[in-house]
Amino acid sequence: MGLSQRTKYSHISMKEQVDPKTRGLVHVAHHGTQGQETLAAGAGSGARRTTAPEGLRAAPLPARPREPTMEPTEGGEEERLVRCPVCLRELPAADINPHLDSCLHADGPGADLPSKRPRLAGGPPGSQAEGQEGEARPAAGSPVFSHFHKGRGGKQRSGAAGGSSGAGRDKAAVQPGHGCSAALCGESLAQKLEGKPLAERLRPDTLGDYVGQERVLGAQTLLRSLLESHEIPSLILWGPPGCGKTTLAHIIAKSSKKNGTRFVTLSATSAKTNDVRDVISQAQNEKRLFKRKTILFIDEIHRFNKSQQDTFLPHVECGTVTLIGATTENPSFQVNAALLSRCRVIVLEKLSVEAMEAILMRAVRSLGLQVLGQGDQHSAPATGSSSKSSEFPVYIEEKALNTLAYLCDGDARTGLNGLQLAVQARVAAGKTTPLNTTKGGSADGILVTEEHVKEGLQRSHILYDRAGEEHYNCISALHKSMRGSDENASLYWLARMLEGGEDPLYVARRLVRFASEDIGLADPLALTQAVAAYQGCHFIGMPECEVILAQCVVYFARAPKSIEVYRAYGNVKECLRMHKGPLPPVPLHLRNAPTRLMKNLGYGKGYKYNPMYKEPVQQDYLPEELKGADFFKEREI
Ligand SMILES: Nc1ncnc2c1ncn2[C@@H]1O[C@H](COP(=O)(O)OP(=O)(O)OP(=O)(O)O)[C@@H](O)[C@H]1O
Ligand SMILES: [Zn+2]
Repeated sequence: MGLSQRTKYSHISMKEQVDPKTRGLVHVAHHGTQGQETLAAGAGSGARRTTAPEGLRAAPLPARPREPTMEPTEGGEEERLVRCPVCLRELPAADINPHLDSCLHADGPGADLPSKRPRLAGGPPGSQAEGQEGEARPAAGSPVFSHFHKGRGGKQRSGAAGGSSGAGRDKAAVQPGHGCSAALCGESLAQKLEGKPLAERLRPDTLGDYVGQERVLGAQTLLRSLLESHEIPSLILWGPPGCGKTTLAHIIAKSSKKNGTRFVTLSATSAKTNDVRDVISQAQNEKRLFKRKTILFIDEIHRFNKSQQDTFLPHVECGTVTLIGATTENPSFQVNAALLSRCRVIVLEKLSVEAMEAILMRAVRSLGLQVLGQGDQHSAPATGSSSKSSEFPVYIEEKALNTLAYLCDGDARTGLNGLQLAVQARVAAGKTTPLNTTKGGSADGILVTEEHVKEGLQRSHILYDRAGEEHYNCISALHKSMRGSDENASLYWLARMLEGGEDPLYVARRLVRFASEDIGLADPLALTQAVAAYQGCHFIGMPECEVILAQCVVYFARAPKSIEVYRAYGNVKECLRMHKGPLPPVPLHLRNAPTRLMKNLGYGKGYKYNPMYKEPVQQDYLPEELKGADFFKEREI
């Protein structure tokens, strides 16, 4: 996702992942750990505001001491540096043999996928990014939520392929410690909630835990059989934020490691052309010397410009690298056509409500929370906080989970982050509530309700893709609502765009157009309003300018409408388009005659200067052949 396109997150730069002279990450890979904390850092930029709590922000990259490339020795063999043919790292000649052994059996530099920082809002890239990817937005007004409650339901079928995360909410199965994901096993709730974002910790490792997307990954699908046979073609994974693109790449990485394939990742947001060249030349070495294949994962591939994409082309073509690109943007526009034709495009869908429920239930189990059904009673939370809140069990309303699954709009990261935030906040507050469950038990516990979950979600469910289709859909909906004089709908679509991080000037420009196209001479002041709104937005920017746009939008929704001029002008253009042969000359009497020659040619002859006449002047202004034409007559535009 995007979004100056989205600066959603900034992965560690390729230099740090694969720079042969930097050994830290290779070390991490050798020891089989994910190294994701260290991978998730990056320099912040353009911070505006955020709702991301401290705990959910990625830790800054710890300063890693660089190992010297030359050991301080007394001389001899060790002083000579040689370059490893696999990882291109320079090291003392005496070390090359043991190094080669380990290098060959390692997953390779940068083998692990970069971790992502939590995205608390599915908003457009770069819009209101905190640090490099905060994207958090201000708190939502509750009316927005109420709209989302109507008509729940999802098209997609749910369920994990492996059955470990069914959508059912079997309360009996939800016992602390049960179904605990390995990533979280053996930790206290407080530990589980701290540190790495839940979404990151619960990222599935196997297709069995990968929920939904049956259309492309179901039992009989081509992709699944290719994955099972470890025959990975070059792929472009296209889908909305948080639907599992990176996760799928991660799963492919895991499974392809088994047959020795290297997996290298690059983020198009931070990688430089040199990084790409490094990866390619390493891949060539691997292939030539050790017949090892390389899969190159490029996140946000649409962020590479077309010529950068061209760099891969020959290497994808000749099989040096297998490319897996992830993008939230329609690849037909954003990905180089030649590259596209060499990749299989996999369209991932927004996760359905049921799939989201399955993902959330897995998280609930991992956290050891207990689900409170509709029939279970609870009284108001006791006031005063308990200092030993960590000793109480944590309950979450079933309704809260439904709501969360619904509101996160198919974005699993938003859903999991929302859950984490809500639980974290409740545990921190430490307020307990007396509970009576349908099973007859009564106990004190910490309760997470629907309201808490909504707070946790903030506005993160407002999905808005500033560069993509949503951008055009929403502006079209705004235009049509104003045209239909529906001030409520007009304000709603305006808010959808602005809250989603739309550029206010883009909206303002559309208002200027609307003022003439749809209001026109019915209220000529509308144009002044629009231009003033544009300038106002230009002066003060978001968020202060939102009310300027709101005022203008409501003015326009309420204004009388006239397309008289718009239509007439359309008719004139049509007339010009339909004209056969040379266009008629400008009538001589309408021509100016600044020179004697022109006067002699008859220019301006017979022209009646209107102010000289008391009575209305009879005079033709149109060319002869159009005499009497009326463009203001209603016609199809
Ligand atoms: N299909 C899925 N099954 C289970 N968990 C999922 C699925 N999709 C996403 N998740 C969860 O959501 C988190 C974010 O997903 P992921 O990073 O794969 O999204 P993405 O499609 O790459 O999004 P983006 O476009 O924002 O990069 C994962 O860490 C994982 O916990
Ligand atoms: Zn090496």
